[in-house]
Amino acid sequence: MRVWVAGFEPWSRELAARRGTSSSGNGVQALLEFGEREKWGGVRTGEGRQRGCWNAVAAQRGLSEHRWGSLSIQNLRSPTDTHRFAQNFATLDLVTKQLAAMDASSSWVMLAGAVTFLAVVVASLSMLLSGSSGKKKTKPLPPGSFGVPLIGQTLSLLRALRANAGEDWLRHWVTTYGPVSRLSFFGCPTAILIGPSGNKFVFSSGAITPKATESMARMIGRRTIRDVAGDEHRRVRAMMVQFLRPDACRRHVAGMDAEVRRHLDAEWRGRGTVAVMPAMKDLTFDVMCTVLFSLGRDDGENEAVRRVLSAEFQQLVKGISVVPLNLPFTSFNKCLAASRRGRHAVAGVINERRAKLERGENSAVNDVVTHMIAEGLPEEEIIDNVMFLIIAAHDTTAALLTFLIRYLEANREAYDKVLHEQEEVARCKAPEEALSWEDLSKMRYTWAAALETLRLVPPVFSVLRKTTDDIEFGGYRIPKGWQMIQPMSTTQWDPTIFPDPGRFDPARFEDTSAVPPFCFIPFGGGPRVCPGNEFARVETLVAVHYIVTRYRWKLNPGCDGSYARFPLPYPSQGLLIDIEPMHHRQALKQSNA
Ligand code: HEM
Repeated sequence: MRVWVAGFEPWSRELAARRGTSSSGNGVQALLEFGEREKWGGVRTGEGRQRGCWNAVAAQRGLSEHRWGSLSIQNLRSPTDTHRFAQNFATLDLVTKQLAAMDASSSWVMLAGAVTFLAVVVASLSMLLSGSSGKKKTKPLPPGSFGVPLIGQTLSLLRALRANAGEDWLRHWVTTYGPVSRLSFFGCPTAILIGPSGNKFVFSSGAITPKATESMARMIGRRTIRDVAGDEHRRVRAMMVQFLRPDACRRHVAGMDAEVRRHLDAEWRGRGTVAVMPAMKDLTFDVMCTVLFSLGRDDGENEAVRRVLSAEFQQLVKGISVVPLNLPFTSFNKCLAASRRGRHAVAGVINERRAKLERGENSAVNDVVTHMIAEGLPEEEIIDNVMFLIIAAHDTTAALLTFLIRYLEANREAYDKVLHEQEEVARCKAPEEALSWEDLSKMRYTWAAALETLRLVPPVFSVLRKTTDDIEFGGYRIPKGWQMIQPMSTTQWDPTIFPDPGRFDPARFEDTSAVPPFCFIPFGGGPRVCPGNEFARVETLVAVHYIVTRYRWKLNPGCDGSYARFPLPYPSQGLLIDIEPMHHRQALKQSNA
């Protein structure tokens, strides 16, 4: 029997050899590209998925593009396989064109597959329309539209996000379809839930679990904390929380303080203009390396690892929400290459830590990597989780710091209050004395300003989840296997919750207990709520203390202060500010007097 296997991918040849099939090089290669690690997952656990591919290919040859598009949301073999597979449909679309050139003489195998596939599809379609799993389903699907087959609303929403019009796009969508609606995003049927009750439902339902975009999963891995559930999730989360909970953060203050000072001395001192976002990314990256991974600065090897990781993650992060099209010269292809190099560097750190642990030169309490090794987490899982932590821990806080600097520049009253609060703290310190945990507790207004920034520009646009069972919400049925998104800013900009929502007003958060539940969700919620929120708070306060007490700043005239999402918010030109050292101003004041 002949099966279509891409000839030029070594792993495809391997797969072909295992199956005793011949290999024929053609465009299916792109279809099969699940990424370097995925190949082994595919061989070991994903036979159904691979078969799904063949069947799909066969079916494809007998169906029109439109039909194909509508099939993309149906089950192939199992919901999990289909879901992952569906992420590759954009790739399939390209492959479609090449399929036309395939050898028609051996298509009987494909046609047989097509018949099987069609039967599955017809069954799935009728299940989708009438209610799956044989259960009685009375509720309708949410209102909305799946848009153009395959593409759905993916391109239009991504385009809007990149033009900083994502919120408007969503507002329009919600006005049209209401707080519970459906669309198609990255080839998957997706329910959008807006508002506090939707947020509460998503955070508390046992039938909803996190999901990564296909591009994220292929770059970061499929065995992260986000991919595990139940006891396994609690176990991995506990390993991270060990280094993120308040008593741990208390120990991190001195390390963060040293990194912030070092950063300002190296990157800000003597400069007239600074690009804030790149600078804040460097800063939060360094804080994370020092505090969480113990990649100290006193060791040349550690310094080299830092540089590799920093460079690779700058590239990798660009691929989080792109269409996972792995063809030469696509941006996703570059991101995958960066991911491979990043993983290699992390694997090196794991080896070094494991050796030290065995020699008794390191202890599990030292850093999160050694802790995971000591807890017996398999190496691939450690790599995936470290990759995830790097993404989760540094770009988010960098976005918060960047936009806080922006809002303080534009809001004189808030700026004066923050400056006053920070100068009060500085007044009680010796010139080179590091901040303490107690100092941070005096920075209440500064943290309120940070929370207001998170309300206006949440770094994470939406938490992505999927249903693990059929669920009902707001009078609608959301079938098993659907994606769910809950864009944060739609709730956080709701004028009935936050009057005059576009105004920067830290007073809204001076008493956080006054904020109604599930209305302010920049850190997510429920059992998956961000465990790094205290870490982010401490890091933000330490950084703002030194920035505010050492520099004054204003937006560079060449910078308009706008921003776009990729998917994290990124200001145009990285937010260029002109800076002036505080002591310089004070000296000027004195000489003027
Ligand atoms: C301003 C900074 C940050 C923001 C806005 C943020 C936001 C988020 C959000 C929205 C989630 C998903 C929550 C959910 O699914 O309900 C999340 C998860 C997570 N974040 Fe953060 N985060 C920030 C900083 C950090 C930091 C500094 C760390 C680590 C040092 C971190 C580690 C994590 C981890 C490990 C998860 C996964 C939790 C799980 O699935 O159990 N985050 N974060």
